[in-house]
Amino acid sequence: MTTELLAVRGLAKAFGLSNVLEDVSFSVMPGEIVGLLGPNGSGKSTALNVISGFLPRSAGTITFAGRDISDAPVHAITDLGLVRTFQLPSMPHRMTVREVLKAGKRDDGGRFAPVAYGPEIDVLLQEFRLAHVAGHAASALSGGQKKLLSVATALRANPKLLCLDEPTAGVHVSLRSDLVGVLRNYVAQGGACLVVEHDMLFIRDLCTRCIVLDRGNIIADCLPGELENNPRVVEAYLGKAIEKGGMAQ
Ligand SMILES: Nc1ncnc2c1ncn2[C@@H]1O[C@H](COP(=O)(O)OP(=O)(O)OP(=O)(O)O)[C@@H](O)[C@H]1O
Repeated sequence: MTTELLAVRGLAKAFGLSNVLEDVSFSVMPGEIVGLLGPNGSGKSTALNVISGFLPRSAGTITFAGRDISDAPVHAITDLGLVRTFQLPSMPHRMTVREVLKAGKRDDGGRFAPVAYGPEIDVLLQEFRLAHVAGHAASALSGGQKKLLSVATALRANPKLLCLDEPTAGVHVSLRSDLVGVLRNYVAQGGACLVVEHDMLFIRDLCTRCIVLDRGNIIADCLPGELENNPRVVEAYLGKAIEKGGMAQ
């Protein structure tokens, strides 16, 4: 029997009197690419923030790679192999794109180290169409390029679980199918992915399973192709029919 890579049980998060996550339970198995979907404000980023240790939980437990990480600090969670990106990545001024990628490396012990391991920098620069800006200050990239660099850097860390927060936002549509290919390749080599995203075409192409949040609760856990026939999902998206890519906000 395969063991869960990530297991979230009864997760709750409140900001003051506002219950943003109420009772959230789900798992990610090795080799899965799970989409975490839902309308704006449904709690997707908050869930990622709590799972990755950037916010404390109010209740519930989180287990990753067989370890209880419910109260673990970010660096310990990262060292276990759970690496995440952000909705609005910020990049350093005094590092080039190549240097940022170089710094993102983990060695076998799980510690970050600028050593050769996992995908090569030049391969990533090509795959993410960043080769022509490899020598530029990372802070000078466009918003979409920063997003791509953040995903490439996270991949370079060779994580067991890659958590992505809206990886296609700001990224040109022509690059989205490339991104699907890169992420599938990473998962085929032993990774797993949890991805918050609004672009339904991207989700359909990429994900093996989808979890839908609405007002802090899971309302669906199904195959991507089952979303548009799920009445609770359709209702959560303001009752609109889910057309091609139409569930995006
Ligand atoms: N630090 C915070 N303090 C107070 N409220 C917060 C905080 N962070 C998030 N929230 C609230 O939690 C709710 C869920 O926010 P969250 O960013 O998780 O939603 P989301 O599903 O990721 O939305 P979107 O798709 O728009 O990015 C929102 O109402 C938001 O205002």
